[in-house]
Amino acid sequence: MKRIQSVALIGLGAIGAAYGSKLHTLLGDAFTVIANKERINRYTASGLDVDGTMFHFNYKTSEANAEPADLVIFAVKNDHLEQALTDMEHHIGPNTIILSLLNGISSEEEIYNNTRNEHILYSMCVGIDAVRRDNRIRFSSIGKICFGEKDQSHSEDVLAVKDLFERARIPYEIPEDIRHTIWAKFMFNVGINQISAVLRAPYKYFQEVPSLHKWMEQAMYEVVAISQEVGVNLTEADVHSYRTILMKLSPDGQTSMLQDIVEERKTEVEYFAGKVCELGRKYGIPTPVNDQLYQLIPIIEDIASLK
Ligand SMILES: NC(=O)C1=CN([C@@H]2O[C@H](COP(=O)(O)OP(=O)(O)OC[C@H]3O[C@@H](n4cnc5c(N)ncnc54)[C@H](OP(=O)(O)O)[C@@H]3O)[C@@H](O)[C@H]2O)C=CC1
Ligand SMILES: CC(C)(CO)C(=O)C(=O)O
Repeated sequence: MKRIQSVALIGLGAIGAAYGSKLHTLLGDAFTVIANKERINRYTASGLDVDGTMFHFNYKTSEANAEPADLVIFAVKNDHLEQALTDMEHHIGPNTIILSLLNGISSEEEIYNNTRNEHILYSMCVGIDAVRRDNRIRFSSIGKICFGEKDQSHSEDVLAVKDLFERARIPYEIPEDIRHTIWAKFMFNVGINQISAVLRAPYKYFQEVPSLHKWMEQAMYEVVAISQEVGVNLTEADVHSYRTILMKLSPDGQTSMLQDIVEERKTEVEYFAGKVCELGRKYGIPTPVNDQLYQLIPIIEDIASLK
């Protein structure tokens, strides 16, 4: 069996730092964070406080003439993926396994189109409610990373990542149909991330206010309808399964999109409502809730950029 000895990660934010801290504990300096000089200076000056423990990772710039890593992990926001791919060029070799922890349904394809690497596994993380403020990362649950091959095989790459996650004590799942799993998560993000961003609502309001919960599920059902057309076939059961996940998230926690709004960063709306509206038009499926969200969230971003 392939044994993963070195991992390079790009995107030391809420998600990257949460899972990166586990990989650093296992691998030490064989776990590398790739970043430009400005970011490295920032990380080196203050360290990363992950759940109360201070971490100093092994940092490398993208210019470094590095040996390709056994595993590369992308944990940036969707808008930063293109730059991250350029920065990771030297770290990806013909045998490097790639995982993308980005939300949405497009990052694996974007990575494949850029790298032509045949070792990309499909993946996402769920149940983690990570919040980043400056150099502090907090989460009530680390959730789990779901991953697998598109053809559902338990390939050598899948088994190598499974072995790594067991050694690093990273909770994981290898679902039967990873495409279905990724779409179900997309469905949840389309509902909760976007509506939390519009209302600046932490998880507790979704847990406690039935009318808000209903609006979230209306946005999610538009993804269910589209999924029937593309052959993913999400159902009401998938919508309901996310109720359990929602109830376990920290009441005061914020979705990654709400964190972007609070910090006045660009959001991932293009990859959520933008994608839903695009596919809705393509398949002739009405998407009224996402049409509104796709107008509202960019307006919120525009207003923030005036300050
Ligand atoms: N937060 C959560 O609970 C969850 C988030 N997700 C998804 O995971 C992905 C990441 O989200 P999250 O961790 O919250 O986002 P963050 O904004 O917290 O982290 C992204 C990090 O990437 C860094 N970055 C961007 N471009 C580069 C680059 N070229 N080189 C090095 N570093 C770079 C950013 O640095 P800088 O700040 O300096 O620009 C930032 O630290 C998103 O797709 C999100 O939807 C999925 C599940 C849960
Ligand atoms: C809603 C949540 C926390 C689910 O894991 C998420 O994916 C995000 O904040 O982007």
